[in-house]
Amino acid sequence: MTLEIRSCTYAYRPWAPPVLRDLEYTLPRGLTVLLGPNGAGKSTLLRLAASVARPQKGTITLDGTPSHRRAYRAAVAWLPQRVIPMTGLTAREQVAYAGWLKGMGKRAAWDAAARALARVELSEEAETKARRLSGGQLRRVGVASALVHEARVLLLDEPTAGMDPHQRRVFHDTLGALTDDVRVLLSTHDVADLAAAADHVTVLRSGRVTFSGTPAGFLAHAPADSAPGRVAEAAYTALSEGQWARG
Ligand SMILES: Nc1ncnc2c1ncn2[C@@H]1O[C@H](COP(=O)(O)OP(=O)(O)OP(=O)(O)O)[C@@H](O)[C@H]1O
Repeated sequence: MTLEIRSCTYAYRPWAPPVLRDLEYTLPRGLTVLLGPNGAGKSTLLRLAASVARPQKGTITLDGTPSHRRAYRAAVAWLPQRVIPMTGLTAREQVAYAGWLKGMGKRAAWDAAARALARVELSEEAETKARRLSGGQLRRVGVASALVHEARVLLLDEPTAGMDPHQRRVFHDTLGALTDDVRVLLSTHDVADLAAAADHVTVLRSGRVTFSGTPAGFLAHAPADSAPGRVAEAAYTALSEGQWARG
């Protein structure tokens, strides 16, 4: 299974400069961590790959199926940067609704929602109204919504933002338990935490991919005199602010 972004250009307004310009990217196998400074275009890239926005130019395909097709949308799951609690719905109803939107039957979505909430340790809050949940709990409802229909590609926008350390561990375990054929693209600012656990690291700056490779290749960009324990951060700084900066 291959998610390919070919020569994609995207601007939020016709008169605004493109956030992504002629982007070429193939999502690698396993877990890819997407790094980059604020405004680099990470959320935009995830929104395009999730088919919630369409590029003005270029193509996005999954095994050749274009991103505007129903089959493409059914195969990918997206966790937005901001999870909106749906008025009147409980946590379980919100997750089940996400499954239904992806084409699951009502009964299957309802059952899958309970399992997805259990994976993020929210079973006890399943019947709580989503708008009464804390920020971190709502984030976990978002993760459950992304997991509910067993997508083949997970696009996760800062999934651990606002989670406490225990919940971050639960989340990482959940990712670790995914089957090998699921590809995950996960944006984060948590450089040290995730760069080491990932199969791949991609760094975006000003809408351009400045690095895409293994964690070892990523860490090799850190200056030799980097303080132990800060190597990932130093590598990130070199790749996002250093010689790659667009003039
Ligand atoms: N809805 C929008 N309308 C207009 N411009 C937008 C919109 N969303 C994002 N942008 C602009 O697009 C650029 C890329 O934003 P994006 O959110 O993709 O970056 P990011 O790498 O995810 O940043 P962050 O790390 O802060 O979440 C920024 O310049 C931002 O101001």
